[in-house]
Amino acid sequence: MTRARAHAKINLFLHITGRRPNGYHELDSLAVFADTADELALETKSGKPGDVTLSIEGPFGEGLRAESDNLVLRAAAALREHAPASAQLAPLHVTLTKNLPVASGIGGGSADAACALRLIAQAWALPEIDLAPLAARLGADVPVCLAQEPARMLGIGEILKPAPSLPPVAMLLVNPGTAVPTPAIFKAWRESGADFRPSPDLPRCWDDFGAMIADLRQTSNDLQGPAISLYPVIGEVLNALEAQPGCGFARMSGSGATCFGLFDNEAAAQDAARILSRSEWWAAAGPLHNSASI
Ligand SMILES: C[C@](O)(CO)[C@H](O)COP(=O)(O)OP(=O)(O)OC[C@H]1O[C@@H](n2ccc(N)nc2=O)[C@H](O)[C@@H]1O
Ligand SMILES: Nc1ncnc2c1ncn2[C@@H]1O[C@H](COP(=O)(O)OP(=O)(O)OP(=O)(O)O)[C@@H](O)[C@H]1O
Repeated sequence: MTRARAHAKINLFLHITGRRPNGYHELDSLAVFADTADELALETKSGKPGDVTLSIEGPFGEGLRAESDNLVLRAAAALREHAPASAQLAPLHVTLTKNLPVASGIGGGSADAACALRLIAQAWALPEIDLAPLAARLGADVPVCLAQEPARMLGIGEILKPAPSLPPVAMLLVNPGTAVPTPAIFKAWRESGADFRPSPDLPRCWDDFGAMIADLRQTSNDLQGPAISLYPVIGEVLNALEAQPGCGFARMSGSGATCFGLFDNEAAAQDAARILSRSEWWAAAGPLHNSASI
C-alpha cells in the first residue's frame, strides 16, 4: 500500500487581472499549502489492466460520490489515456480519506487530483509522462497542487512562478460549513462591476512575519467581497479570526468560504482553533506545508 497526503491550498492574495475569451479569469495569486490534508492510499487489486476503483471515507466523505466525475478517477482516466500501449497498468484501488471540507476554497478536490496523478503515475511506472498539462486540464488549481509548494499562480493557474521565501508562520483555517460554488463567485465579481487589478510587487524574501503581513495588506482577495455578499457568514468568520489573540492577518481563501488567519506562533493558532471549532464551524491550525509528500 502506498500513501500520500493532499494538502489544502490557500490563496494568500488573489487579484483578478484579466479575462480570457473562454470566460476564465486571469489571476495573480500567491498559493501556499496548509499542514492539514486529505489522504490517499493506493493498493493493487485483481481486475482488468488499467482499472481504478475508489472508496471514500473520513469526516467530509459523505458529501462526495466515488463515481467517474470524482477528480481522483478523472486523474486516473487522464493517465490511462496518455499511457503508452506497452505500459503495464496494474489494476488499482484508491481509498480517499476526505479530511478537507468540499467546495470550500482550499482546493481539496484539486489536491486529490494532483496527488492521484503523482501516485498512479508512480504505480504504473510512467515517469516519462509530463503531469503538468494533464493537471491543467483537470482544473485551474491542479497544477499548483502537483508540487504542493508555495508558488505564484498566473494565467488561469497554469503558469507557476517562485513565491517569495516565507518566514515561519502558523495558519488557522476556519470554514463555516457552507459549500460555495466557484463559478457563482466569479459571476458575482463580474456583476459587481469591479475593475481588473494590477499584479503586486513582491520581494524575493520576507525576512519576518511583520514584513510579510505588511505586504499582504497591500493586496486583496478580489473574490472576498462578492463571496461575503452572497454568504454573509464569511464576514462573521473573518471577524472571529481577527478577534483572536495573536492573529496578525485574516482573509478568505480562493472563492471561499474558508478563511485563514496568520499567526507568528503556533500555540496561539492552536488556542484560536479550539475557540473557533464550534457547532458547524470547522477549524484546523498548523505550520505551512513545504513540499510534496512523495
Ligand atoms: C479560485 C481558485 O481556487 C483560486 O486558486 C481557482 O481559480 C479555481 O480553481 P478550480 O476550482 O480548480 O477551478 P476549475 O474547476 O478549473 O473551474 C471552476 C469554475 O471557476 C471559474 N474559473 C476558474 C478559474 C479561473 N481562473 N477563472 C474562472 O473563471 C470558471 O467558471 C470555472 O468553470
Ligand atoms: N475528490 C474530490 N474532492 C472534493 N471535491 C471533488 C472531488 N472530486 C470532485 N469534486 C467536485 O469538485 C467540486 C469542487 O470541490 P473542491 O473541494 O475542490 O472545491 P474548492 O475547495 O472550492 O476548490 P477551489 O479552491 O479549487 O475552488 C465539488 O463540487 C465536488 O463535487
